[in-house]
Amino acid sequence: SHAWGYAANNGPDRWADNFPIANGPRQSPIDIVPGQASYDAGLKPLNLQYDPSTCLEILNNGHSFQVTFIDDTDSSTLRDGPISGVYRLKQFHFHWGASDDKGSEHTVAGTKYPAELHLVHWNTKYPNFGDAASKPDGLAVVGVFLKLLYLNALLIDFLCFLQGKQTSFANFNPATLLPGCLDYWTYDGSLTTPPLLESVTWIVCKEPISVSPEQMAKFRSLLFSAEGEAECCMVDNYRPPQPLKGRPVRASFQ
Ligand SMILES: CC#CCNS(=O)(=O)c1cc(S(N)(=O)=O)ccc1C(=O)O
Ligand SMILES: [Zn+2]
Repeated sequence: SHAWGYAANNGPDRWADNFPIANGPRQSPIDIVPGQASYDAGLKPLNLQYDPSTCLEILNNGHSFQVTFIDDTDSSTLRDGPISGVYRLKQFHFHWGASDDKGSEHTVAGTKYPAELHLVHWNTKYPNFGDAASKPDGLAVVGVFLKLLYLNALLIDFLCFLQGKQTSFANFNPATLLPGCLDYWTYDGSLTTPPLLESVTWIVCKEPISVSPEQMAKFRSLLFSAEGEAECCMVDNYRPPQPLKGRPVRASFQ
């Protein structure tokens, strides 16, 4: 099976061995150069409606941890922005580094943030997520940078739960993780992990949310390894920026 990961022997530079699309025309993430993004007055504001009761579980899938949502109804959705139709929230997860100088997948004029949040949505014109993931307009992922500023009260419960210090994790409202200003850049891209499918409309928020050094330390204390395996801290689970290959990057703001 494709035991891909982020280590030297199975990391991003090796993914093309089993997933040749890794060298495709619309790969993600990218370096966003604000001066080269074109303002598009036709872009609508993001319309995110999340229902906390659809929060299902947190799981460590070996390369990140993700919070999954019940997606059999239109209760947690993304509309407007650069997309048409209704996309349903499937899961959110993070990417982060071993130190504060790296960790995000997208970069802004070469600047790396210590972490990046991804909220994954799928287009309800398709019957299910798996089908949507193979279509060019099947997925929409909202990316939010994390910046070391101050303690993010909304992440406390979340991280305590991840540390196994909490049992229940119901009714988490991911809208609380969004920045106050929802200005964004958007471009056509892909999943940033195998299978690297080129089915993602990326929507990257310009404004980061805050996180404290202690909270970053908690992310880094999570493990890639499973019970009984040699401990291996889950860090640096980010893919570096990929070639833009002529793609336009649009801005929803001037
Ligand atoms: C078929 C298929 C697929 C990908 N699933 S995902 O979209 O939830 C996803 C998306 C992303 S990302 N970084 O592209 O949003 C990362 C990881 C995952 C995951 O399975 O864990
Ligand atoms: Zn991601």
